[in-house]
Amino acid sequence: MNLDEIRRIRDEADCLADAAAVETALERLAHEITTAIGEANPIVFVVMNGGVIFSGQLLPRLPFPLETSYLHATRYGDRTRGERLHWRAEPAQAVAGRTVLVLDDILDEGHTLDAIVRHLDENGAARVFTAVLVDKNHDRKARPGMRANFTGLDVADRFLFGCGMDYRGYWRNAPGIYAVRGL
Ligand SMILES: O=P(O)(O)OC[C@H]1O[C@H](OP(=O)(O)OP(=O)(O)O)[C@H](O)[C@@H]1O
Ligand SMILES: Nc1nc2[nH]cnc2c(=O)[nH]1
Repeated sequence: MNLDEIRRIRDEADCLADAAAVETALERLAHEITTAIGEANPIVFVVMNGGVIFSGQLLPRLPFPLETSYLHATRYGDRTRGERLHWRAEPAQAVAGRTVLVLDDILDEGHTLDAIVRHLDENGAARVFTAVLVDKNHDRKARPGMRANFTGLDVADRFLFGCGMDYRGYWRNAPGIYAVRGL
């Protein structure tokens, strides 16, 4: 990978939400989630890799007992278009009868979250809630009008990086939501 190109992508990107806007969204999400499932003894699944930054920032804001785990389903890899979903790690923790919260960075077309929710339902979860940091505005959702139960920010239909989202494997660490110039 050409690091000059990677640096140029960051320098030329459009900032759609800065770190302060992300913090504000996280505070609101934490409040909404606490109200909804604060008494439910949930198990929280982080969707690797993209969900890791979002989860790392959100979980310490949730002031109630919860268990954490992870799963890995991917359909983009290093590409900017989604393909068939691959399970790299199915949930290892039993979910039967449990309230489950799934945390991911983005709901784009929604195929990833749809498959994850289906998998958890099939394994007997009592209730499955989803939370995403960003939802992309377009009409290509897996189901018309599809939304997560909790959404941090609604953003333009661009190719995004930052806060867990990568550009060719890089810039998950960028502290806001950025759109690649021209994409
Ligand atoms: O709503 P969709 O169109 O299905 O896309 C959303 C998914 O795409 C990204 O994952 P990716 O496949 O890039 O895997 P990664 O997080 O491991 O990079 C992101 O983290 C979501 O999980
Ligand atoms: N990095 C990144 N991953 C995605 N997965 C689905 N949409 C996106 C996006 O805009 N950026």
